Amino acid sequence: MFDHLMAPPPLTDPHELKAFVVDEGHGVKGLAELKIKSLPALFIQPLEKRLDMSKVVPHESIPVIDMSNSEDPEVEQRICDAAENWGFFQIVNHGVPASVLEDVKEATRRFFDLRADEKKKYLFKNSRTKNVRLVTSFIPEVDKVLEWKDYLSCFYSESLIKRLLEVLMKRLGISELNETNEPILKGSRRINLNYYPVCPNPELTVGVGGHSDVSTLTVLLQDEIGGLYVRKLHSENWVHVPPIKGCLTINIGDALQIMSNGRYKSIEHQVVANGHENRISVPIFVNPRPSDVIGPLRETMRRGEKGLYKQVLYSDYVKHFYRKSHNGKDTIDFAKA
Ligand SMILES: O=C(O)CCC(=O)C(=O)O
Ligand SMILES: [Fe+2]
Repeated sequence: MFDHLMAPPPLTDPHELKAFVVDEGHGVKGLAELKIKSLPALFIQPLEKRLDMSKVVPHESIPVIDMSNSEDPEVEQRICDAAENWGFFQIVNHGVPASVLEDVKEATRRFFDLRADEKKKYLFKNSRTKNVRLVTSFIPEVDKVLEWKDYLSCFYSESLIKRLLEVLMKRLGISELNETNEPILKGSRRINLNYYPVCPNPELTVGVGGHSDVSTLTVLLQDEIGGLYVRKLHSENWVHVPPIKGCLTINIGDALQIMSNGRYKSIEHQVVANGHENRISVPIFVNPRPSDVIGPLRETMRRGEKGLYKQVLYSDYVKHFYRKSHNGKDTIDFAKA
């Protein structure tokens, strides 16, 4: 909540506004709570960065897979088909208790409900452990126009992730996770707590601009509000990922697209801003370790298949992602052979 003993923030000067939002712990949540009537120019995205609603295909949706019997070859087949054809799917009966998922969402709300001077302690410049950081937009130092989102990012750690990777590897001809391939697939994990406050002009901005994740896999928990859109493979159209109670959304990231030599798809996705409700989401990014060199896995190359990607140091790949604002699917060009 904005402390009324303090002077109100200047909404007209973009530098002071950015300082209020980005550097003082208020975030876009603090700005939204001032009940501003219109969106400051700092957040107004060029048309091509906003979601074109005429491109949303409302009758389509990503697969929902019941994991209650994850050993069933039919379930395995659905997971791999979804990874090849959609790059995105939701899972139910995944074994993570609903109460745990509710607790995570509640903890996210509690964190963002802290006062700005408390949250400020988690800004990168103040954070005692550099493993935790509070950020507004994506990379506020680089983004010319800010995205309408605050997030707390923490490195973390999962039998569910291991099982999904085992299934996906099997189709690529890798029969087991071992000491060599397991750390490359899932050696480092990061969890983000995302907060998207009510926005005065949601149609003028984005919560998260179009991008693909740099992860191997992402496991996403979202609340009941909705707003995540996924690009349909080989198309200009977008599909909404509806919130389903108890569901986790899984998506393939660039690292797995590269390691599977393009067989599994890291799909572009974006989040719209919302004019009526606050939204939270909690993605866990399962990643290679920064020191890993990734490229198409030998076993994944079918006979005579050409490698579409070169070997890249994963930390270089991630650095490349964080050097620029969200810009669709172009990060992966960095690894093209
Ligand atoms: O909020 C969401 O639903 C997705 C967020 C996202 O795509 C990301 O943090 O990479
Ligand atoms: Fe993402």
